[in-house]
Amino acid sequence: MARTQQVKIAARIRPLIGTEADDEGVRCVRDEGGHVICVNNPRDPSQVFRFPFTSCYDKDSTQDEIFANDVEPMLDSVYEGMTVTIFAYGVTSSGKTHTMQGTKAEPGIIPRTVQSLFNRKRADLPRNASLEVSYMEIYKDEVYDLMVNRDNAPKLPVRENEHGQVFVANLTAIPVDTLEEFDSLYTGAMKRRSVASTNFNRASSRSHAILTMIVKVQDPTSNRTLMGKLNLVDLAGSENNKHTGNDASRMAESSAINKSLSVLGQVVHALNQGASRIPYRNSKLTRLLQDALGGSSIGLLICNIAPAAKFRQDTLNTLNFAVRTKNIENKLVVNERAEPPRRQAPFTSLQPGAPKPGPAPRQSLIHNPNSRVPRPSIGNGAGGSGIRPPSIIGSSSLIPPKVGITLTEQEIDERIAKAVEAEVARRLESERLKLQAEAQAAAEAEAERIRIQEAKMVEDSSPTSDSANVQYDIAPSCAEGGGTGFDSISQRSDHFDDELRQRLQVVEHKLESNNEMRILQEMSPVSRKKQGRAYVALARAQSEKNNLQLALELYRKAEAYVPDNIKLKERIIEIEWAVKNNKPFQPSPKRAKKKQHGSKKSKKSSSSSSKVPSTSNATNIPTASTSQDTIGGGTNSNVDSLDLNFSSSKRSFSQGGPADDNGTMTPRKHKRSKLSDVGHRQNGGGIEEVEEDDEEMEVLEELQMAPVKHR
Ligand SMILES: Nc1ncnc2c1ncn2[C@@H]1O[C@H](COP(=O)(O)OP(=O)(O)OP(=O)(O)O)[C@@H](O)[C@H]1O
Repeated sequence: MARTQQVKIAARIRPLIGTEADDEGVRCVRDEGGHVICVNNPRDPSQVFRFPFTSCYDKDSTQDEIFANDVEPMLDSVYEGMTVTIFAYGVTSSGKTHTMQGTKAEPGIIPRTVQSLFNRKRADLPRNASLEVSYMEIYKDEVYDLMVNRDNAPKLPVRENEHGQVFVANLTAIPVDTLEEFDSLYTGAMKRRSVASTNFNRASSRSHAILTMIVKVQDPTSNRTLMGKLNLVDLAGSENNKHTGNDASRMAESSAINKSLSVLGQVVHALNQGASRIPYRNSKLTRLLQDALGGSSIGLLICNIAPAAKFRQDTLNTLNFAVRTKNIENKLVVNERAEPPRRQAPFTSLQPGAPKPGPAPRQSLIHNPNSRVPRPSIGNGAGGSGIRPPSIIGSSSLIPPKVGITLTEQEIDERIAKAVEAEVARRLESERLKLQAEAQAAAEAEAERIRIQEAKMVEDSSPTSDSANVQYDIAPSCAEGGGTGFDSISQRSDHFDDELRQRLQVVEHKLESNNEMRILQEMSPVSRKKQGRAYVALARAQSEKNNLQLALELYRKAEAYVPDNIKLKERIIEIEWAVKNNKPFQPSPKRAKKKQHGSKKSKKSSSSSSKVPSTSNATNIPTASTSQDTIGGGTNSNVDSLDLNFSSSKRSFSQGGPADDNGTMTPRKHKRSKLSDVGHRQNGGGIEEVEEDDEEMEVLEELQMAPVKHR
């Protein structure tokens, strides 16, 4: 049976750079439970969030430490035929490239790993290991081969064969025999990666880069070939375009980066929800990382953290993502064949006993003059160093051999895409029907059981008997005063036995998550925002009743629809903290609605207001204002004050009344009240209401959905 293993998480804090000030708001500590990263709440430094991980590295840590502790122990598995994926994640300039690639003076994980693989190869001569390298980047959601000259490099298609294995067609894999050969190839490839200068990083990676080492180990005694793979992924960093100073072209890159990272977040969310449809296909990045997230790969996620205060919210988002990722379990598989090795794509895994791969790539793919197959001399003079010609990675097993019909690459792609879409739709539908049938059968069985029980009770009971007065309670809807509209079967009766109730809950949960994920995929960005707001309003209603667990669930649901809403993430972290520490939580008062004043507030002033730091709303906050407080608050009220068409969840809030009945709430100033009275105007001693659609505009800005590209 396949061994399962959770994705390992390491966190690394980089040193402060340039003029960054140290407020010691991010620390790496060790307690009896292990390593913990502690982060001060940016809006209330007295509140500390703790994130436990497998390993944490502070700003003084060395490249060697992280390699020796976390990476090297995984390399044995590659030689045992497994797939290992290591990826660096974090906001722009947090040190991902430094960790993965490093510098000449401080080489990072990639050079150290390759060196170690060669050392093992030498030490394992009897088993005749061979190494191949491929290197690609995903730039604006297109895959490019970094091993070939970029001038006329085509976009490479991502395909899936009939075994569900994802691969990049026509990607070159170059056999390497020595470290020098690798260095030569890698140096050339690195220069081809898309890099540009931004406000935060002089050499900011504008693409996700994936270096794959394929290790084939032939065991002459057993006549088996083990196919290990190591994927080293340097992700591009998430960026807040308000701060990066990006021009139009950088913005386009940035939106592609943010979108793919947002899909990565959705994939992790869906895996955690146990959804039966995981949105891997929504970006090339997640398609290619499929094996590492919920697949058959051993995974290590390195969270890179920039310690300066200006990155504090990004740090919390990164760590929050990491906490969710560590719950993902992969089913490890040894990739082996009982025949001489053939080329295999990165990110694919051959299941033991799986049918043999399809026919070898067609001649036209290998010799296509347009496919930029490097000659032995490619790679910055690598040919001169005796590097063998590369192989083309990719399986054409989906393509039936055709006699007498010539199809163009595009036609082949279209046919494959259609076939795959149809297959996916078919599988989804059959899964949906299966789940529906399971739920129905369970409900019918339960109804029958209750009917028999009732009949028996009627039979057995006297008119005064207690059992004759049994009532079947209908559990209240999940979110009172709004409700999600989902009264689960298992909630509807108290008379299910525990086992059946549990099974029903699992089935219902699957159905619900599956439906939600599917609905989410089909929604327009505007509808997603609306749905997100609806959940936020329900969540707020629950948090006001101190149903924090339920509020948390609803906020998390909202997050699936607006995964990039930073304020929402903050709210989730705060409530998680309150739930975990059994503390009360008091949401901030809703912001006063605004009344029209002839001219609308300019968009500029609206967006500048959203840059203003916000205050905390935790109940244990001292009432003295911090410097941030005096600038303005509103983050939380912004999250919660989304106007909804849910009459049941609409509530009236006292205008500008910041303190609650118990006086525990920090006096807060809505940010716009400080912005030269842009939003609130004094009128006869009171704050006037301003036009609502103006607020709606601000809310839309604040929801900050990553722009969705329509192709
Ligand atoms: N551990 C470290 N020690 C010393 N310098 C570091 C460390 N981590 C990062 N740096 C420096 O910080 C700067 C930003 O790092 P890097 O380019 O690796 O960030 P990144 O996360 O890859 O950014 P982007 O997403 O924009 O590509 C670089 O100048 C790098 O040399």
